[in-house]
Amino acid sequence: QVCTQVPYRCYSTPGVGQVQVDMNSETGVATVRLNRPPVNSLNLDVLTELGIALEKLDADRTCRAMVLASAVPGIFSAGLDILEMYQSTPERCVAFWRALQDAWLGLYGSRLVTMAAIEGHSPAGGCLLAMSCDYRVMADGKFQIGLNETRLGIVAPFWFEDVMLNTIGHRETEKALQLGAMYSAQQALSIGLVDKVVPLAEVMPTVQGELKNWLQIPDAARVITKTSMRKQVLDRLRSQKEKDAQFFADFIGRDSVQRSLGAYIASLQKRKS
Ligand SMILES: CC/C=C\C/C=C\C/C=C\C/C=C/C(=O)SCCNC(=O)CCNC(=O)[C@H](O)C(C)(C)COP(=O)(O)OP(=O)(O)OC[C@H]1O[C@@H](n2cnc3c(N)ncnc32)[C@H](O)[C@@H]1OP(=O)(O)O
Repeated sequence: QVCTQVPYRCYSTPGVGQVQVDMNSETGVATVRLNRPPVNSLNLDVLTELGIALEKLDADRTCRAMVLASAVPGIFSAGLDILEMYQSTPERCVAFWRALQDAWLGLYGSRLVTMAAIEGHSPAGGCLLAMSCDYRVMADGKFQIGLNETRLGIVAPFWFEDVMLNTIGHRETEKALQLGAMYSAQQALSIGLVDKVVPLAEVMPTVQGELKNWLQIPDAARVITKTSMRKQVLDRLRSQKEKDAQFFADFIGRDSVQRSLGAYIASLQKRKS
């Protein structure tokens, strides 16, 4: 049970919020759990909640680190909610994209130590969130991670690509993006997409152990270093947010893209029958 005792502080109502934040003010570590069953797909509401939660944590001077995790067993996040992109309106698409941009700018640009506890599948937008953290621990076994956009007939935006380039380098990114590759935890480890692979039950303890190393470093020096490493990629999006949102809405509205998304949704449903 979360948020029942001192020193925990909740920023969301347990059982209600789609983004649950538990802040341990003794350790300075917040745990942010995505909570949108069945698969934590990221719709406008979740992305808005996530963006606000990240902003609040960044402003909380007692907070030094954040663990990004899931409250839904077997899933980290299924990525963007495809239904936000299928048969939507241009206005909704723009609002949705702005919320994604803001949540991502908040996460990738966070002054906190950020760690992803990947205890389930993590395709596309889920992989983006994980890659945007400083460190990734993934559960061994059947779960997969990767930017699979091309398999949906869509294209990973330039800032998804930039984050992947910074994580696994040019050659692996080129293959991963063209193929829309999904990797097992062991494969992800071998290309540097995740930093550690452990049995499911050990993901959280491993993250907590790793955090101790990171929190030994004085914050100011670490933050200056992180900012210097990430500034170029952040500025590239910051300088063209509106153009990027408009481009997304135009691209996603194309008939050919809508047909591809419709076919992909049907294939997801067919898998179940
Ligand atoms: C030049 C470029 C310029 C601009 C850019 C333009 C375009 C690019 C835009 C955006 C980038 C996109 C990023 C994304 O994140 S797209 C989303 C990609 N995600 C996926 O492909 C994941 C699909 N899902 C799965 O593979 C499985 O669901 C999963 C392995 C995650 C879990 O499997 P499980 O067996 O546990 O669950 P299911 O039974 O499959 O699913 C339950 C339920 O949920 C629905 N579902 C799944 N994923 C999504 C999703 N991402 N969005 C919405 N709904 C989703 C699934 O259909 C089931 O629904 P139902 O049948 O009604 O129960």
